[in-house]
Amino acid sequence: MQRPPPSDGASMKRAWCPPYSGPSGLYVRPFLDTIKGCQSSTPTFRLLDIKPTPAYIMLLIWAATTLGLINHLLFHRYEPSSANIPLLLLAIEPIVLLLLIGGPFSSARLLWSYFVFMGSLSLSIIAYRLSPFHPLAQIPGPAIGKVTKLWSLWKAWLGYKYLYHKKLHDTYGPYVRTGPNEISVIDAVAVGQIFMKGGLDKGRYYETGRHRSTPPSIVSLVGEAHTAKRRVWNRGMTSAAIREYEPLVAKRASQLVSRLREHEIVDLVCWFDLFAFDLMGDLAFGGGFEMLRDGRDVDGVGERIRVFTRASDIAGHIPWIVNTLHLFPQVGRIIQEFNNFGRGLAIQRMEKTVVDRKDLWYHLTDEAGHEKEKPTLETVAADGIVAIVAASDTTASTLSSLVWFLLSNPEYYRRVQQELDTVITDGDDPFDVNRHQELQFLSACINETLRLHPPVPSNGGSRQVHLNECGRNIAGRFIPKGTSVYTPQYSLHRNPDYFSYPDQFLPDRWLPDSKFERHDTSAFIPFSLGPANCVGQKFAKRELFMVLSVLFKSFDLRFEDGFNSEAWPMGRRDYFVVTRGPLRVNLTPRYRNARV
Ligand code: HEM
Repeated sequence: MQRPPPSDGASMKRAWCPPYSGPSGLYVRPFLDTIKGCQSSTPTFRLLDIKPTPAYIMLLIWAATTLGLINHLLFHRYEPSSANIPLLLLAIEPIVLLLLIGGPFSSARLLWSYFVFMGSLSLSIIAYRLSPFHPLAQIPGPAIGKVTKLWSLWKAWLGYKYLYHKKLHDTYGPYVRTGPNEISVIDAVAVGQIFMKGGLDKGRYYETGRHRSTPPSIVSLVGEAHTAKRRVWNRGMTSAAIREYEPLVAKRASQLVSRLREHEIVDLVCWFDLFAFDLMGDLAFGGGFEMLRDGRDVDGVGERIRVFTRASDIAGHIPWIVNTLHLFPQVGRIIQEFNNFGRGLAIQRMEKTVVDRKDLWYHLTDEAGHEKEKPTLETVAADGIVAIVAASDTTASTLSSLVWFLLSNPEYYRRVQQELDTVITDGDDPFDVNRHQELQFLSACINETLRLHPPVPSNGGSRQVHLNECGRNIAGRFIPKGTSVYTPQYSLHRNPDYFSYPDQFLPDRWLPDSKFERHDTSAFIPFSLGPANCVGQKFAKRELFMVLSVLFKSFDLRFEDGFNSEAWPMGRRDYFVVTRGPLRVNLTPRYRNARV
C-alpha cells in the first residue's frame, strides 16, 4: 500500500486529494484557479478555514447573490406547487456553488455560501413583495402580511385569525392584503361576485387536508367533479329528505334533555357536542357513537376530528408544504388512521341489514341509482366523515353561542321563552316543525347569533383566482391569477357599512318591522353563497329550532354562580370551525312537557 510522504500538512493534502471531478466524472476547473492568490485548486473539506483571500470572498458573495436572484426569478416564473423540489434545490445549490468556485471546502465557507445565497433570495423576495411592481401592490395591508404568510399562520395557530382579520379590516378598509398572494374582502358587492355562478373556484386551502391516499370529498372537489358530487348531496338535503331525518333529530334532542335532567349544573358546550356527534353518526353511518348515553366521548371521536380539522386548517395556509409533510411516515400514518376510522364506520353501516329510513347514507351511496356510477366505499366513507365534521361543530357552536347571548341578555331570553310558551303550549309537540315557522323571535335570535358568532368565522368560502387565467376583475379591482381570496364572515358581518350597531346583539333587526338604518342581508353569509355554499343549511336550521325549542321549554337556564360569562367569547378559537371553552349553566326544570 502506498503511504503518504512524511511532510507538512499542506503538501500532504496536495499529494493525496484527487483532482475534483464533476458529476459526470469530468474534471471541472474551479473558477478560483483563474484568480491570483488562490491557495488551492483542489476542493477539500476542512472544518477550520484557511483564511480566504479578499478576491475569493468577493467571488463567493457575487456568485451566491446571483444564484439567489436566479432562484427567485425561477420560482416566480414557475411557481412550485410543492416544496419538495425547491427545498432540495435550496439545500444543494450552495454546496454545488462552492464546488464550482473551488478552493478548500470548509464548514465556514459553506455557512457563508448558505448565508449569502439565502440572504439574497430572501431580500429579493421581500423587496419584490413590498414593491409597487407586485400585482397586489394597490391593495393595502400590513408590511408583514405582504412579505410572508408566517405571521397569519401564527395567528391561525393560536386560533385568533378571525380577530386578526377584523383588526386589519378596521385599519385598512374592506380590501386587505393578508398574505403575499392573498387578500381578504368584506365588500358585499365583491363577495357576491366571488361566490355566485361564474365567480371563483375553491382555492388550494380546501385541497390541503387531503392525503393522496384519501379519495376526494365534496369539500376538496372543484369544477365538474364538484357539480356531480354536489348533485348527490343535494338529493340528501331536499325538504323531503330532511323530513325523513326529523325523527332522528327528535330522538337525540329528547335524549339530550333527559340526560340534562340528571344534572343541576352542566357544561352545555360539552353536551351540545355529544348531541351533535351522535346525531350526525346516526345520519351518516346509521349510529354507533352513543356519546349522550355515555355522557362523554369515550372513543375520542371529537378530538380526532378536531385534530384533523386543525391540522388541515394550518396546512391550508401553507399548501406548498403539504406534499413535504406527507413524506413523513408519521403524518401518513395519522391520515391513514383517520381514513380507516371513516372506513370502519362505513363498513359497520353496510353490515346493518335493517335501516328503517332513508338516511344521509342512503343518498350518499346513491342507493336509488340516480347516478351512472356507484360511489366506492372509500368515497362514501370520506363524505360521511365530511358530514360529521361539517355538521357537528358548526351546529353545536351555534347552539352554545345562542344560549350565551340569551343568558347575557335576559330581556331577550324572556322574549324567547314567552314566544315559545305562546306558540307551543303545554302538551304540544316541541318538535312540530309547522309551529317553528311561527317562532319569529327565536329565528331572529338564531340569525343574530350566526351574524355575531359565525361558526366558520374566517375561512369558510376560501376561493382562488385560477392559475391558468390572467386574473379577474372583482368589483372594479383587478385580482391577479393565483391570488387566494378570503371573505371572513366574522368581519363582514360586523362591517358598519351593512349593519347598524354591528357589534351588538340586537335580534330585533331581523324582524319584519325592523327600523334599523342599515341592515344589508347581502352581507350576511354564515352558510356562504353560490354553488359550493353549505349544502346542509336547511337541515342545520331545522335542527337548531328543534333543539332550542325543547331546551327552552324544558329548563330555566342561568349562568352558574361565579362563571365568568364575559370571558367566554375569547375561548372561541377558529380552526376553520370554532372550538369553544366550557359554558357552565345552572338548569331548573320547567314543567315536563308531555311529548318530551
Ligand atoms: C350552523 C350550521 C352550519 C354552518 C354555519 C355551516 C357553514 C358552512 C360554510 C361556511 C361552508 C363553506 C362553504 C364554502 O366554501 O363556500 C360549509 C360547507 C359545507 N357544509 Fe355546512 N354549515 C353548517 C351546518 C352543516 C350541516 C348540518 C351539514 C350537513 C348535514 C353541512 C354540510 C356541509 C357540506 C357538505 C359543505 C361543503 C359544501 C360544498 O363544498 O359544496 N353543514 N358549511
